[in-house]
Amino acid sequence: MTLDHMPRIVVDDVAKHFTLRHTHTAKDWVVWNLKGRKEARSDDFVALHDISFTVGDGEAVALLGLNGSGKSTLLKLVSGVMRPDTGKIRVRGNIAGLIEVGAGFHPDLTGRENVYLNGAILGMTEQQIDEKFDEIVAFSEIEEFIDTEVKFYSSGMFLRLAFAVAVHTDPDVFLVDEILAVGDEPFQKKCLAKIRELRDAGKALVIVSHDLDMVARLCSRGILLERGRMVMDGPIDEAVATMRGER
Ligand SMILES: Nc1ncnc2c1ncn2[C@@H]1O[C@H](COP(=O)(O)OP(=O)(O)OP(=O)(O)O)[C@@H](O)[C@H]1O
Repeated sequence: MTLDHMPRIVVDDVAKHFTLRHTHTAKDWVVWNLKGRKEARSDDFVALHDISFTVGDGEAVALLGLNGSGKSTLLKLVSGVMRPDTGKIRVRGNIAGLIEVGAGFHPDLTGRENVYLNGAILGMTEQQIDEKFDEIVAFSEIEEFIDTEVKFYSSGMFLRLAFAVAVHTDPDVFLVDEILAVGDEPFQKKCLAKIRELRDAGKALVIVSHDLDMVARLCSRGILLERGRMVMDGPIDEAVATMRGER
């Protein structure tokens, strides 16, 4: 297989667990000691198991599922901010996107300084950021506030700048977690148009959203998670219908 035909994203038999530590009072602690420390003081919680799928160039895949089903955890594993306990994740090329808005922003720096900081985190050189700077700011439509410290930004302004930087990094893989919700409607439309543009340019997209109408329009494929297990990987219409309980 030539590199061009290899999947962009490979998720191979991945599992992730978390340790849930319970809060205990001093009395609980004494009782626990008196009882001979038999009960576990933390629970092992399996957030994802047996997850395998691939995503190719030009594919837009929606991760669907009820609250707590593991969508955001899976997206974080794909992005590399978290590592799986078992299994493998391989992503070729540059990754960008919006997973935790503002995660790469420093509150005491201005919008302008944060564009440089965030661009660098996403792998751009200073010269590349210089070249794209005006376009990024124009896309965000927050020119007036670009020299204001971002701690004074509203959540929508944060989103605008973070999205603008992310889409201007020329990513091969674009990941989006339920974030467009804080943008106003005109900006959401603009973001969706930009995401479509990336898809049509052959980028691989993975989108987490509860907005089934939006993902039905944007994605071709849906992966449905239920309590950390993949229960479906198929055409988006079927995945959305299953989510809606129509089949
Ligand atoms: N860092 C963590 N430590 C402990 N548990 C976690 C952690 N991150 C996620 N979880 C747990 O893993 C499960 C899956 O969470 P996740 O955020 O991936 O779900 P989700 O499908 O994105 O949910 P939602 O639709 O509500 O955003 C949840 O039960 C959550 O409490």
